[in-house]
Amino acid sequence: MGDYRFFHQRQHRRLVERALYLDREDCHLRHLIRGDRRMADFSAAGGGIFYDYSRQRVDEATMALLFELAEAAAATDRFADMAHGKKVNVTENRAALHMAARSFSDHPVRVDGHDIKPDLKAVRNQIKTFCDAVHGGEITGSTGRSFRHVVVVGIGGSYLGTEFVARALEAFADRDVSLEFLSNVDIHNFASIWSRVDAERTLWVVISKSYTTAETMANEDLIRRTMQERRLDPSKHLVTVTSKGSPGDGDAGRGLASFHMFDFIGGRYSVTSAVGGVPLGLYLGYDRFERFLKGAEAMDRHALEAPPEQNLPLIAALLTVWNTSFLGYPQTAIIPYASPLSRLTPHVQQLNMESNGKSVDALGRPLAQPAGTVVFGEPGTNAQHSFFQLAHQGKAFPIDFIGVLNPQYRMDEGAFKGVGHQQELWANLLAQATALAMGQASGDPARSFSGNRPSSIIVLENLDPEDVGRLLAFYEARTIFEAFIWGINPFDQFGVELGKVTAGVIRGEMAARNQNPEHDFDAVDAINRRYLRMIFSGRLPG
Ligand SMILES: O=P(O)(O)OC[C@H]1O[C@H](O)[C@H](O)[C@@H](O)[C@@H]1O
Repeated sequence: MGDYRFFHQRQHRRLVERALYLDREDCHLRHLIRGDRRMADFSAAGGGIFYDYSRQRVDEATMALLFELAEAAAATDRFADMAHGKKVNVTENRAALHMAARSFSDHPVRVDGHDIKPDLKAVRNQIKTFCDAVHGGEITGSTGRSFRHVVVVGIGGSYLGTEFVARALEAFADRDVSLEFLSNVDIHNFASIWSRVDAERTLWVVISKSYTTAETMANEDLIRRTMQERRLDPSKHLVTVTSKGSPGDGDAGRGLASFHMFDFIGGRYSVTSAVGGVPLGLYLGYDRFERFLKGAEAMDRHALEAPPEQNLPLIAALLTVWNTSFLGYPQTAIIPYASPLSRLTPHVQQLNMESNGKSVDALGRPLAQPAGTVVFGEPGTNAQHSFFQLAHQGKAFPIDFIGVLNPQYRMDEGAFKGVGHQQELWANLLAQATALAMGQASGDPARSFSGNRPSSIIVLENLDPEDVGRLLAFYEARTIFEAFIWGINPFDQFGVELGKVTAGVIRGEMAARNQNPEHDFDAVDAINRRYLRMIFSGRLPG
């Protein structure tokens, strides 16, 4: 194993000095972005995406230092190690091979001597055959009627990526199949879906790598009971996507089929595996799912092969580290000017924050400061009319703007104020990035804008299945590069465990009270005891 030290001392010291230097008034963005070459020098294209970072608070010397940092951290070597099956998830002794799930080459990738590529291909073929049979009406529900509704039952990585892609590609959903997501254990989630679907024509796709996740198990149980009450055989209305050997594996009476996901693909990196494949294949058609995979594969190749100075996810990762650890911005926003991308941010929230929200390096040594950044966002222009006041005049945060050149729908937009809708959208995107960077002086303090607020623009040519795959793989690779530069392991998530264990104690107290009305919640602290009394009485105290 290599050296996972957080921030190689020499680069670290020089970057701290550089950050102080860039705080000077003559390094304000309004000066940095002056000049015809700024955009040419601070942008790159690759993997089918254009990435413009000309409005980030960097100059050439800073970028040179950042590339040195990436080299000192051996970020690209570690990325290649990951692609070749090395067990980069050091705390769990696992490989991280989500990229193999969308690799169409015959090049073998071995884990413990076993080539995993044929296993992944076999699952893709199984998905294709199943989707074709559902669309062709050969596989039906228990009353013989074809499926019209697909409901994903899963949470976290077994849900968010698929929801992002499904919403992004809704314009392509022509298979007469609706797609819903039952993630939360909140009864409102189930009840509202149940009220919308025709149970006889509904296929539940239960997705859980572990098949022990409390929310998913509770929902699966509720589905089985509710379907039985409707005199429908649940096993004819359900498939599972899960790990080999999990409690949900095998079609032994549990459902129509089981599709495997593998322990070398983490939940938040799993949308290009069967996790996304089964629901997206049913919703969009398998061919479109494969186009999405090919877009992701193109970005993977770019991330693996492009030199650092041209490597989009690596540059973006260096800018995250720069903004977070040197300029001190604790948050970052993602603002897509394309409403089909409205669920990108929730997906990247899990992908990035669950991967990189860490306080120790990959060898367990405390970091000088916690890693990770708070990700939030909404589509533009909606975001402008909600929280952009703070972006312009409150606490500054870096922004990824995302623009699409050709929208999914072509229609006569007319010309309101001389422009069509798509042009109006772009006018707003460009205006926001400009205003945030430049600012504006005013004699009235309430009306003055300090500017110097960094942003990048990611441009997609279209919003086809391939483009969505590219964007997904860009954010995955960026997240992993960030982690390798910070020296952390992005593939474990022990931070989510304590809450689950604590919920188990509280659940136990509730179950005890359900059994025995005299039980008074002795196993919990005084605050939680008061809440439990409130919940069981249904009344506010006092
Ligand atoms: O797929 P599952 O085993 O049901 O896990 C679902 C999710 O739950 C956990 O709490 C993890 O934090 C996530 O990384 C995971 O994606």
